[in-house]
Amino acid sequence: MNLSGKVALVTGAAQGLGKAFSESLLSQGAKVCLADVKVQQGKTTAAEFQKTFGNDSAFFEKCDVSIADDVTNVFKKVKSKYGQIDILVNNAGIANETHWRKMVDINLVSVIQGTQLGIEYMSKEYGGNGGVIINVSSSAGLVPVFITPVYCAVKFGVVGFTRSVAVNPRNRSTSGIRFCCLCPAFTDTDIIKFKKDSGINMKYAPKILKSVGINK
Ligand SMILES: NC(=O)C1=CN([C@@H]2O[C@H](COP(=O)(O)OP(=O)(O)OC[C@H]3O[C@@H](n4cnc5c(N)ncnc54)[C@H](O)[C@@H]3O)[C@@H](O)[C@H]2O)C=CC1
Ligand SMILES: CCCCCC(=O)CC\C=C/C=C/C=C/[C@@H](O)[C@@H](O)CCCC(=O)O
Repeated sequence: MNLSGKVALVTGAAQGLGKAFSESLLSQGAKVCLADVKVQQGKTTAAEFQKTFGNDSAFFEKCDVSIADDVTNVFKKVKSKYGQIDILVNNAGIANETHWRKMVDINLVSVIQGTQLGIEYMSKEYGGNGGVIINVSSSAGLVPVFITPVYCAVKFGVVGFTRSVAVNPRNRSTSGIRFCCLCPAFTDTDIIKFKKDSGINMKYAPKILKSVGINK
């Protein structure tokens, strides 16, 4: 696919799936804003991409998606630097059942805010070019996972929210935006390292991972 002339905003882009999505977009010609709360990792990733794809191809912006003003600011920054937004990937996420309110904010509330801002910036109705908004849920947004009930709940929420926005007749007819929800299965990134304070039952987590071929 040729994405030259297109501009993407990817949250949680410093590492893992967000980094991989960004690299794929860049390799197809898009410019990408890498938004993440991890400053050092984000800067390192941006420098790596600038070296490969050109200095103006990517930039890092610090953004904690659980802080509403940070999310608003990152949209403004992308618009002022690249002039438009065509592709939005609401990807940032954590798996932590202990700090579950924070997880709800990061994994669900920020996806809702990001999608609403995406519509504001991208909809043809408001002077944008249309495009695509991709919300990253999980296979755990489709099936129950007893070791992570809150993670499961928010990922089900991302599926329900995205599907509802996508079938809104107004969005379908006039926005020019496609709304997609990704539900990846286990992928070997930091999120499945299950830190000690994550509240995820370590007795079962490795067994579930092993059952899908990941040996941790
Ligand atoms: N790895 C897996 O097995 C699967 C992951 N997912 C989802 O994919 C998305 C990406 O996760 P991974 O790349 O796997 O994990 P990861 O832990 O490698 O990456 C998550 C990224 O999100 C960032 N992030 C966390 N909190 C943030 C915040 N408050 N503000 C901004 N950025 C923040 C992190 O700094 C990190 O760069 C998440 O939404 C996750 O739930 C979905 C299904 C499977
Ligand atoms: C568990 C949360 C980790 C965060 C990363 C993810 O989003 C990955 C979750 C993706 C899919 C999870 C599926 C879990 C299924 C289990 O409940 C269980 O059904 C798997 C057991 C398989 C078996 O017994 O053979």
